[in-house]
Amino acid sequence: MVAKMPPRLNQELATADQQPWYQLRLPPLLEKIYQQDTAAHRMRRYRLFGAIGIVVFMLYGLVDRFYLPDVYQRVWIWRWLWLPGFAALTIACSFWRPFQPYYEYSVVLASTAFVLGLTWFFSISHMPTAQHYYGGVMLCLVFMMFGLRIPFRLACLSCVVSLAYLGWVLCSLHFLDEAARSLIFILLVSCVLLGLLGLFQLQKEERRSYLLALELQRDHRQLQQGFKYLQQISTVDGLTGLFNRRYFDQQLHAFWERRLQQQEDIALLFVDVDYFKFYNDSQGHQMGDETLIKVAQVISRHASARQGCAARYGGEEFVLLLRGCNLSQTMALAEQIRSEVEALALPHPSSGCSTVVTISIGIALAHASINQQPDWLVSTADAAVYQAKRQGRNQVVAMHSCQPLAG
Ligand SMILES: Nc1nc2c(ncn2[C@@H]2O[C@H](COP(=O)(O)OP(=O)(O)OP(=O)(O)O)[C@@H](O)[C@H]2O)c(=O)[nH]1
Repeated sequence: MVAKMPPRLNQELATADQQPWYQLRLPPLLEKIYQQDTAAHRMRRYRLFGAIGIVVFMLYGLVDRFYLPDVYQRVWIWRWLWLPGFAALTIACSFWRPFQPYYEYSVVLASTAFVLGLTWFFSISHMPTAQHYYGGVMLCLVFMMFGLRIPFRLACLSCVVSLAYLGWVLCSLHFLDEAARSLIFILLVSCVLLGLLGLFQLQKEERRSYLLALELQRDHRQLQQGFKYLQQISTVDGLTGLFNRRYFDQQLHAFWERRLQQQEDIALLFVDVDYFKFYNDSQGHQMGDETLIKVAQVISRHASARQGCAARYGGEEFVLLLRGCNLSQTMALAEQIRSEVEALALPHPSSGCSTVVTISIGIALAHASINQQPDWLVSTADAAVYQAKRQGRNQVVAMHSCQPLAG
């Protein structure tokens, strides 16, 4: 099966259903892929059925002396050596890579040789018992079509050649009257026609199943992509690319649970852009968006480095959830984020605390032993950022139960 479906293949897949009933081959690219994908399977079938066919053919040699008493000494070498040898050689060659592209032709050649060989056996006999060999010919033809399942076009060619030779042989058999000859010939023609019809149906069905499998694979891939997209838009903020509030809430609970199990501290940084309303008013909303993206990039970088979870909490507010950090490490990180945003030097002429865009950060730290709900972390970090704003903005404040912590 194809790993990724090229657009042309997709188009051909859509039109393949509308092919006329008598057309066996699929559209070009589909047919090529079908042949490639089924080559190994067909090769295995030819080998297995070929080996079984050889054994059965040789087995019938045991009755040659009863039905072809006048010529069985002439035919045994063909029955036991040349024809089986040729077929066995064909099977052996299938393991030789350079020969593999032509392997199908050699299978057809070998199976046709069996039909022609059998016909020749009873053509050289003068015994009326030889007429029973037409049954063997029919068996060979059926085996070729339903056992080996050779390609339909090659099967047609092989049948035409076989029927022509059979017709010629039947006409020259002295021990058969016209009625018997006609009956045998009609039986063989019917066997060929019904066999070819069945073979056509079989190969059509094989292609149809393959198409269905391809369609299923395509639909499955589309569903997976759709699911991935839905998953993404339900967890990621469209503007900044950070996680959204919903995802953050889930992660907060997950971090909280793990904190209890692994007895590790967790910290929450609440980041708020200073005087952002004024920034929007003076620089415009579009610039406001770009600034939010740049601030988010700074936070995201630090989140990735510490395997934290960074999210956009709302408007111009961001959160960064960290685990395994103590207070001084968290304060240092928050200070680094604050100074990196300041260093972006994004002009903010209407800011009340600086000439560039700045942020205020509130920190809440939950010790592994704390007996609170996860929301406590958010409300405490929120209170800390409020404190930072009151103290003049563009700074970091850490809090615990509404009391600023010593850094
Ligand atoms: N450009 C842009 N602006 C947004 C977006 N989301 C929210 N805002 C704006 O962010 C501003 C937030 O204003 P406030 O809540 O008053 O906060 P502030 O002006 O930063 O004041 P302080 O937080 O006290 O410094 C509002 O003007 C919102 O319109 C957004 O996605 N893009």
